[in-house]
Amino acid sequence: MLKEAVFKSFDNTDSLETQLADRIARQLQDAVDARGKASLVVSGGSTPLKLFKALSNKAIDWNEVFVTLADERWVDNAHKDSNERLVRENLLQNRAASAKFRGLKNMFASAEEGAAMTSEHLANVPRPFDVVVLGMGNDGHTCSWFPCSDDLMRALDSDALCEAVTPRTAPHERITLTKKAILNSRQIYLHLVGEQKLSVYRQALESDDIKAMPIRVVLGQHKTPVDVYWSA
Ligand SMILES: O=C(O)[C@H](O)[C@@H](O)[C@H](O)[C@H](O)COP(=O)(O)O
Repeated sequence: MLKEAVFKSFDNTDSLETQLADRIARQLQDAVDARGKASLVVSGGSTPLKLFKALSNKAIDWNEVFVTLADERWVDNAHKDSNERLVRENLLQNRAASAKFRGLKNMFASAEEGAAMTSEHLANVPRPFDVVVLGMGNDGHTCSWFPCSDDLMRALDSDALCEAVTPRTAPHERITLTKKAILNSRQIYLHLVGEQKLSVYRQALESDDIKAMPIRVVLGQHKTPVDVYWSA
């Protein structure tokens, strides 16, 4: 049984997004005030869309904030499944338009070939990351750490910032931040919406088998604070 993380429960997504956006904005501005710059790692998927919009209107020094992704599908940036497209269209808008975005996809034909260049491209993003926002799939994946995928352990054991992975259970070759990169953060948020995600989260707490549910890598460690924000 894993120790339960800080768990914040909301009646609706609007109040979750309002509070989480406030908290993230405050942490980013505090980081800029303390160190001159800040870093924010966000996830793709459908859950964070309204959070992105709320954050984009926050009055902070966005021009000192580096934004990158927890993972990316190796598709063209205009593709409907591109996380970069999602972030450009929803987060890097309004006041956040001046943030320094570092995408994970580059011109190489495959993530396998492009991963080393992506790691270099991320080198000047401030670390430890100030804020990381993760999602979770109903199979217990986070980032592109998919259960039982052939290259899961590479993403979890690597010393690099990112690794290429080819999920068997989801479309597209992907690039993902590694365990080492994600856990080198000041604050991780796990953003979950709906009853199904809640029951997957509870199931994740019941064992420490990371291959079956890689989200346990994040939930089962004590180095980096993890706050779960859940709404019905
Ligand atoms: O690009 C991705 O697919 C992600 O970064 C992934 O880890 C996501 O956070 C979960 O799959 C949850 O996705 P939903 O928010 O769509 O449920």
